[in-house]
This record gives sequence, C-alpha cells and structure tokens, in this order.
Amino acid sequence: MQNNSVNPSDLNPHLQFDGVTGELQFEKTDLSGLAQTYGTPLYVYSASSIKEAYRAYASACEGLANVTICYAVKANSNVHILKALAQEGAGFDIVSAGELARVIAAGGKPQKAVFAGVGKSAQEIEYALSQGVGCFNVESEAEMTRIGQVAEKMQRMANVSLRVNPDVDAKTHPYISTGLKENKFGVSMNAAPRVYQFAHAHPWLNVHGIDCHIGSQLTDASPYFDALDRVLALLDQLAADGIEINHLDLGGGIGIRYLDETPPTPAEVLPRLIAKVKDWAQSKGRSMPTLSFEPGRSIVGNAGVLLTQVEFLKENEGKHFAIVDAAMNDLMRPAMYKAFHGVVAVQNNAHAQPQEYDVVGPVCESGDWLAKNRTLAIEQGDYLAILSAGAYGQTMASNYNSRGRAAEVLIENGEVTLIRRRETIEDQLRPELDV
Ligand SMILES: Cc1ncc(COP(=O)(O)O)c(C=O)c1O
Ligand SMILES: N[C@@H](CCCC[NH3+])C(=O)O
Repeated sequence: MQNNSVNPSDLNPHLQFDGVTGELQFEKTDLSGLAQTYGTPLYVYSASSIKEAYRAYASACEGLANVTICYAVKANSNVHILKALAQEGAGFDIVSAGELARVIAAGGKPQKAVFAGVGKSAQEIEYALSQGVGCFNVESEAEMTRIGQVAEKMQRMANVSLRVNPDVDAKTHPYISTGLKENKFGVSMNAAPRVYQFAHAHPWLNVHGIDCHIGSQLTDASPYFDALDRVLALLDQLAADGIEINHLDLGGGIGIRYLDETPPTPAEVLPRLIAKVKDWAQSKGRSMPTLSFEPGRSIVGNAGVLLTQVEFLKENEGKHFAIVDAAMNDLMRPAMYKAFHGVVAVQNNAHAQPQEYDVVGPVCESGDWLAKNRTLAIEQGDYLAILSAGAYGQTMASNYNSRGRAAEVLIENGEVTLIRRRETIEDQLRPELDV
C-alpha cells in the first residue's frame, strides 16, 4: 500500500467496499449506480454521518452546561443538509445574508443563528435584525459602530458578542489560521475593552458574549486551551471594569482525517473546555456562562464524497494523467491549499494495470488538479470517488470556465434524494441575458 492511499472506511464507517462485488458503497448504496443515475461530477452525502457527527457534539456537552452547537454553514450550505441539522436542534454560524436566508429556508431559527464575518454590510445587518438574528459576532470597532447605527435606525436591540483575536497559533495551514494577530479576524485583546465599553454604553446594543475562533482543521487541541485562558483573563479584566460577560462562543475548527491525521474528538475537547470555564466561574463566584461552539468541517467533511468519471488517460513523457470530469471549480481545496483528498476507484477494474497518476480536471489551469501521484488501476469511463469532500467542496465551487456546478444527492437509510440539480448552461446565462 502506498503511503498516500486511503481506506475509505478509516474516514467514515458508512463508506465501505462491498465484500462480494468490491464496489464502493455509502450507507450500503452502490456509488456507481448513483453516478449512472445522476451523472458526474456528483456530490454524495450521507445523512446518517452528518447526524452522528452532530450528535457527537451534542452528547459531549450533555449535562455539563447550557451549550448550543451552531453549525458553520459555510462548510456546506445545502438547504437540505441545514434542514437535517435544524431538526437535530442545531443553531447556525452564518457569515452573510445569503447564509441566513438558507437557514430560514431550511426551517432553522434565526434566533439560534450567530452572524460572524469581518465585513457585514448595512443591508446585511438590517436583514439579520429584521429576522431576529440571535447575535452578531462583531469583528471590529467600526463594525460595532455600524451595527449600533442600524439598530438605532430600526429601533431594535442588537445582541452583540465581540470576536477577539487571542494571537494563538492554531498550528494549521496558514490560509485557514484565523487567531493570529496577522490574520484579519477579530479584535485584539488590547482593543477589546474599549470596544466593549462602547457597546455597553450604546442604547441599542446589548452585550451578549465573547467569541473566539482560532482556525480550521486543528489536529491538536492545545491551542483551544491557550485561547480559552486568554479569553478568561479578558473576562476578568472586563468584570473589573463593570462589564460582566455571561456567554462564551468558543468557535469551531476541530479537524478531520483526510489521510492519517488523528484529530481530537468533540468528547476529548468539549468537556475539558467546559470544565475549565466551570472552574473559572466557581473561583470567581460567578454563575456558569452559557456556551456555544461553531463546528463546520467536523460535521460534514467526511460525510461527503465527490464522484467523477475518467474522461481520458494520457501520458506525457512518462508522466501519467487521469483526466476526470470534476475540476478545481468543483473542489477548490487542492488548488487553493495543496490540500490532500483520498481518491479511490469506485469499482474494481480487473483489466486495468495499477499506475501512478495525477488526477486532473478539464479546466485550463495547471493548478487544476485534484490529487497527485496516486496509484490507481483504472480505464477511461471508470468512476472515482474523491474522499472527504463534504466540507468546503460545493460551497467553494465556482463557474470558472463556464462549467455548471455539480449535482448533489443525500442518502438516508438507503433512500437517495437529489438535493441540488445539476446547474445548466441556461442557469449560468440567465443573469446576463435577463438584464
Ligand atoms: C467564525 C468561524 N466559525 C466557525 C468556523 C468553522 O470552522 P470549521 O469548519 O473548521 O469547524 C469558521 C471557519 O473556519 C469560522 O471562521
Ligand atoms: N475553506 C477552508 C476552511 C476555511 C474555514 C473558514 N474560516 C478549507 O477548505 O479548508
């Protein structure tokens, strides 16, 4: 076995090769059948996997504190997936008016949504307030001012938490680290008291809590505890200035296995974080704050695969390429972060010889690759599954090269539902022709 080959069931136990046919199945459903029925590229998600991942968070906190799990919509914003999570009781972490509209379309409660992001427009703030959004996670002094202005104009109280930047190294890819002072996110610990004072004094702002998210794809839990130490020290400082904060939003970021990573589980992280907050509250004679977490990737990442078909195999001077019908516009992560995604053939091809391939798309960019140096026994027409594609896959897709976005299906207990139809050329042309 090559060191970059991945056994799908190590990523998700619902993803298995059938013992008799050797076919890759998701929730016992043949993936080749889905590729034939719905075409490729096709995102396939397992509802059971999503629910189990959500429940791992919910049960890790059960009985320990008053905790809301706010699923980070940016990871996968399909309305049907949001609906499944809303039915589980999830709240939502949103970063745009569009994401809030999706939550509402899915039957989620705006009151359980927290609105983050460094550049909220006045229109977005107005829309969120009119829908009764739970809280704004505010990322700058200027934004706090703007939210105060919109709230005053609407004569509506806005709940605010300040997103602080604890300057902690999350030890992840530099593009997805968010809690260092060189990152654009949040307000520095030094500036935070001044911004809180402003909000505290404002008649239309209600200081609800504090928020801290240090990055994504964390495989080591220690940065969470370092960040929490800094947050608690700031809460002490604020209390001394007469501002008592009774809600902590500790962000998302727990990683998933793409290859051989061993990220901590919610059960390994959340109870320890909660215990730390509890100890702090007790030592200060304060009541236990309410808490929220904002996981995205760890809920959906390994609950999805991207199915693609081999268009051609080709060799250039000894270098072998598998040209497939999915591309960087469907799954941007390899091009953007050189991210690793496991790739496996969906069916066993007894005629094909194993060969090392770069798996590439049809887009006119050298950066359009999905995987490099993978040993695969495949022929033209075979289906491949790109693994761990449930998070930051379709949500980061584009129409580059005027390629339509892929279709998406959701499997639940053997039942397959089309949850997004394939985008047509007409869909792409309409906004330009309907003017
Ligand atoms: C503010 C905020 N919350 C939550 C998340 C979700 O992170 P993840 O998908 O790593 O759990 C992100 C993305 O990094 C984020 O920026
Ligand atoms: N898009 C990133 C994660 C960004 C998280 C949002 N702050 C990824 O694919 O890994």
